[in-house]
Amino acid sequence: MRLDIISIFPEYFAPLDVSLIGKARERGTLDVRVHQLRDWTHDVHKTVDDTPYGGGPGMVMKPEVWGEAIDAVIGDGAPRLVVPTPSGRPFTQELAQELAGEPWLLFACGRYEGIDSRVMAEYGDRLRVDEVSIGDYVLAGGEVAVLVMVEAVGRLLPGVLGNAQSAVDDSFAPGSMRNLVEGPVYTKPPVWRGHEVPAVLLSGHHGKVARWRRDEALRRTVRNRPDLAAELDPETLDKHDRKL
Ligand SMILES: COC(=O)COc1cccc(COC(=O)c2cn[nH]c2)c1
Repeated sequence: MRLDIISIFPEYFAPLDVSLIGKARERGTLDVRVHQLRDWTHDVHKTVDDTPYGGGPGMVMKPEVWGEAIDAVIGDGAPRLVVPTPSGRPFTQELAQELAGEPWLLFACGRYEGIDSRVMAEYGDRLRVDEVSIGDYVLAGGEVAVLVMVEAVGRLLPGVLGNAQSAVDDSFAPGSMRNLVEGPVYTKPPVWRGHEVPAVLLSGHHGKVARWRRDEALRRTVRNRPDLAAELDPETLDKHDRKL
């Protein structure tokens, strides 16, 4: 997968040189290219923003600079354009899976009050454009949101996660974990400061372990995420609920 990021703070993406993503880049699974938006300005101050039409506080990012930057980065290619914004569609594990299937992603990091909307309109008929929110809060810019999405997507790419199985068991993963969060996890020692690991996990009985894990996932989902629990089909909920 090729991954381009355009930002006025390219240094935000230094973390992509380490850990899972760093290794994927070394292996060539991921080709990450970070671009400084100001490289496409033509004034001495490298201006990327201006006052908003219609008045109001803050500044808006200029369409000309973004247009030149995106044109330069994509050439005659057609990556999927992802723009983090508080007003976007929710970023979910499902969307992460979808993006992990794309050959080329281009992330545009907005700052200030946002990017002039004509930029998204301009590329809308040529590229798939997704305005995406990572949560209902406002950041100073899109960079941190891109780090979140790149990590969520990158770990789903083949060969990036040590054990492909763990992606299947992820919270929210499609299939058996859909609308469920994961339950508690344990490792050695069997007793720590008087806290014992649940006996079923030491039983070696895989069927019972699987059942216990599902019950715990459901218990935690009902407790922490009633919004997701409401989506569970009643049959699943009912079967487990009697134990909660
Ligand atoms: C069309 O999109 C834009 O103009 C994007 O502009 C901005 C402006 C300010 C901040 C951000 C960063 O995104 C978030 O704050 C965000 C994303 N998810 N949850 C919070 C982006």
